[in-house]
Amino acid sequence: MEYGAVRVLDGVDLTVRAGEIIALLGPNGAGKTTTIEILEGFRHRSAGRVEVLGRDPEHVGEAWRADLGVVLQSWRDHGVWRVRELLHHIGRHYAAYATPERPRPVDTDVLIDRVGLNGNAQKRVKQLSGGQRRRLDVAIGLVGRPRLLFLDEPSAGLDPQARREFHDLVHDAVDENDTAVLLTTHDLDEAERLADRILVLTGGRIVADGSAEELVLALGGDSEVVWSVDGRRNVHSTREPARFVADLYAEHGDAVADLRVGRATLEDVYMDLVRRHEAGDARSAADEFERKTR
Ligand SMILES: Nc1ncnc2c1ncn2[C@@H]1O[C@H](COP(=O)(O)OP(=O)(O)OP(=O)(O)O)[C@@H](O)[C@H]1O
Repeated sequence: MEYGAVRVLDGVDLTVRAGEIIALLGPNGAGKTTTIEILEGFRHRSAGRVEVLGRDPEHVGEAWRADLGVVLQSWRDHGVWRVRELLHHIGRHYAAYATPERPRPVDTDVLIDRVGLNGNAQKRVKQLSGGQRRRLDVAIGLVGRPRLLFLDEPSAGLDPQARREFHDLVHDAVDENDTAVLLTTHDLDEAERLADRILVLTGGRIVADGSAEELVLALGGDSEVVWSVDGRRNVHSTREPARFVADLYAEHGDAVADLRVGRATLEDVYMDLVRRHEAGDARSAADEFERKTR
C-alpha cells in the first residue's frame, strides 16, 4: 500500500480463521487502520491479493458487507438519533440477510443490555459520554451478528469495568457465532487477554505472529530465577526456569527461600521489536522470530 510515494505496507501476509481473535499491534502510523480499511473494502490497495470471506473486498455487494461488523476509530454522524432508535434502524438493514443459523438482527433491547446502555437507551447519541459512545459503537458492530468483526481501537475511552465487559462481549460473540475478530489496540494487556494471536506490524510488515505466550517465549530471552539459601541471595538466567527450579529444590529442599521467577512481559517483547525497527533492524527481528518458531 502506498500513499503517493510513501510505502506504508510492504508485504503484509496474514490469514485469519473463523472464530479466531487477532490483535494487530504496532506504533502510531504503522498502518493498522490502513490494513483494516483495505480488508473492509473502504480503501483501494496499491497492489497485492486480498480475500475476505471468499471475496475481494474491492468487488463485493451488500450481502458480503452484511457479514461484516465494523467499529471504526471514530465517527460523528447520527448525533441527533436516540440510542435505541439508531440501533433498531441499523439492525433492520440486516434482516434481509438473516439465515436460520444466523438470525439477524440481534434484538435491540438484548444488545442494549449487553453493552450496558440500559440507562441511556433514550438519550441522543450526541449526549453520550465518550465511553458510552464507544459502547454504542460496539453494539453497532455486533447488531448484524457478523461473521467477521473489525474493531479499530475498540476499548479506547472505556473505563476498566466497561473494558472487561467488552472483552466478555467479544468472547460471547465468538462463541455464539464463530465470529472472527480483527482488532487494533495499543493496550498490550488487552491484546494478551483477548487475542488468540497477536500480530506486530512495524516497518510495513508483520514482524511477529503468535500467541502472547509464543511471542514471549520466542523473543523474550531468558527467565531470571532469584532465590536465597542460608541467607545468601542468588540470581540465575535460564531458558528453562521450571527445570532449574526443580533441580534447585532437589538439591536444597526447604532451604530454598524467597524464590522468584521473572520473565519478559509481552510489553518488553513488543517494545524491543519496535525499538529494533526504529533502529532499522525490523527485518532481523522478523527473521529471528521466524527462525525460533519454525
Ligand atoms: N489518506 C491518507 N493519505 C496519506 N497518508 C495517509 C493516509 N492515511 C494514513 N496515512 C499515513 O499512513 C501511515 C499509516 O497510517 P494508519 O492510520 O494506517 O496507522 P495506524 O497504525 O492505524 O496508526 P495509529 O496507531 O496512530 O492509529 C501513516 O504514516 C499515515 O500518516
